[in-house]
Amino acid sequence: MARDIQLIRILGEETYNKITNSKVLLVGAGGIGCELLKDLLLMRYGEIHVADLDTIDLSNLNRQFLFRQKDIKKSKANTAVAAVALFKGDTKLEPHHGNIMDVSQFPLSWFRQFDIIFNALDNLEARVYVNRMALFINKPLIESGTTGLKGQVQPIYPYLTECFECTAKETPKTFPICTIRSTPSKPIHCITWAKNFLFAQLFGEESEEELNPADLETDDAQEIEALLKETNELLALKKLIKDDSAEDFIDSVVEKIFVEDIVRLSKIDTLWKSRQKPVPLDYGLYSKKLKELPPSVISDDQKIWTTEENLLVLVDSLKRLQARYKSEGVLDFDKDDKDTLDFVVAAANLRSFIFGIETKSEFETKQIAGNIIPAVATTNAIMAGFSSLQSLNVFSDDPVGNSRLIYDSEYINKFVTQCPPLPGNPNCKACGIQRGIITVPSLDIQLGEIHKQLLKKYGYSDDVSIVVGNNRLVYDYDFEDNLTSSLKDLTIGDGSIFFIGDSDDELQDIELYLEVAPKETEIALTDITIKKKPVKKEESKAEVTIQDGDQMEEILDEDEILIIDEPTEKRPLEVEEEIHSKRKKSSI
Ligand SMILES: Nc1ncnc2c1ncn2[C@@H]1O[C@H](COP(=O)(O)OP(=O)(O)OP(=O)(O)O)[C@@H](O)[C@H]1O
Ligand SMILES: [Zn+2]
Repeated sequence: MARDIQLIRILGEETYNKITNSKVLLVGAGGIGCELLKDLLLMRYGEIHVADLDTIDLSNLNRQFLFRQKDIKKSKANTAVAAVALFKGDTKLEPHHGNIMDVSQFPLSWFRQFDIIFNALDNLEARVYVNRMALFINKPLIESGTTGLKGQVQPIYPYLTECFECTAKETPKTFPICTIRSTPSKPIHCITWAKNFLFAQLFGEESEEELNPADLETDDAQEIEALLKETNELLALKKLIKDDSAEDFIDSVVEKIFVEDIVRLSKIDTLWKSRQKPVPLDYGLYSKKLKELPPSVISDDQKIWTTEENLLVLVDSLKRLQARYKSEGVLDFDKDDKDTLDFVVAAANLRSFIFGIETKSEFETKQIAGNIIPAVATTNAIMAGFSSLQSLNVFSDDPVGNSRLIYDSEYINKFVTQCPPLPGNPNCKACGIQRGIITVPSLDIQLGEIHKQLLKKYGYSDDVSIVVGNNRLVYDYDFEDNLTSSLKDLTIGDGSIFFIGDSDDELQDIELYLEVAPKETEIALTDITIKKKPVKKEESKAEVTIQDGDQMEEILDEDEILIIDEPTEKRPLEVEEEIHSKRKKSSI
């Protein structure tokens, strides 16, 4: 094909052949994923598997260009693969509709078939999961992500470069509870209150725990008393949801939340010395006007609603939510669930009105409540392009040496910057320890068998601890009860993760993935070298620790290695920028 002649000219015959013989996995067929699928196809990858758990939504169509109006509600993975059929050439394509973290659909053995994994995901949990899978099977992972105009591509070569978890990721901003519960001053405070407190208390799971006054983050005895009373009354209200008529329920909620609680708060003088006192809602006055309002206001998401309109939406959404709660039980807030969104918008706006804060349209509140930064199609396209280009290095003589982390930003003259991948963080909980696989013939194997093999193969002493999944201790020196139980009886299944720790601290900790392979006759453990002291865990991978200011400049200029000595903390922006500007010498 004419196109391939061009490609061969650019890539060279050898690389081209390697690409056409490679099988890759693309996780996520959303904004970046659609772009990346097109890029990988045009690069002529031999086989591409596309996994995505979601179906197409109207809001995806502006940037996920493989989808059309007629595809709404269809599987993203299946539709994306069908959409590229016309230009797929000889590439074999396989869609998978499912959650990449579902072990039964995607066991580790399934991941092993791929030469490269591409992440085009939108959440930390799935990214961390795929990162771990890549570490277990030691395959390159090209990670990418965008937020508005910002984006990054990170090629990860397990144990040779930083992995996805080597640096802490930014977590959503939180606010002190007393700001949210007593003294809001910004729209976001009221939105957070409506979504995380009021909605969760009324329609969410009932909490077993008593509210601890220390959690309220205030020393004011009067405020603590008011907030405790507020919570207890809300719990009493929640109990009535199922029995009360809609009218009674709505009246009780509005009276309590927007009148009584506010009256109580406004009486705590210490809170209002330098702040404007809240004014309780005149429910009687506004409720009289409700009948005169056109119900169509509920669907106008661009308009800033008046107080009466907010009350109308609140009353209407409470009705809908109460009916749903009666039939479905516990409800979760979802920005795309109109009933829950209406409630949060109206409740937040009424609270804002009471506290003299600016109110927001439903459209704006949706962005804030859903932590949405509008996606930019161009950023996705650029990052997908870099992600596919970075994958070319896998076929080079020096994949790590040739790889680059790519960032783009809004900074003038720094639209796109690059730097070599950094070495792994020795304290990283993902790649700072060794990983392997335990293959067992069946789940009827006793835990004792695995314990025996561990000691034999890796040289641990009896003083070893075995923890499964999240902190479930199944064996240690003083706890041998489970050794004669089968994995099945211990509810340990395919895909369970074993954490093996040496209680004497003589040997490194390791993590092993349990794989059931019925054909095997014996328990098999991956060959991994478990280093002994005096190589301290921290020293085993670190080469340099330091740096700030001039020292960093020197190091960066010399050999471009940087290891931060506080690895669990996010790198400060200035340092991040410093690295990038130093390395910008070769910026694109
Ligand atoms: N655990 C997972 N398994 C498989 N696919 C996943 C998983 N988590 C997220 N995804 C997919 O990753 C893709 C990320 O794409 P993108 O960031 O464009 O998000 P989106 O959900 O399409 O858009 P938006 O969040 O803006 O509505 C989505 O299609 C999503 O379904
Ligand atoms: Zn790591």
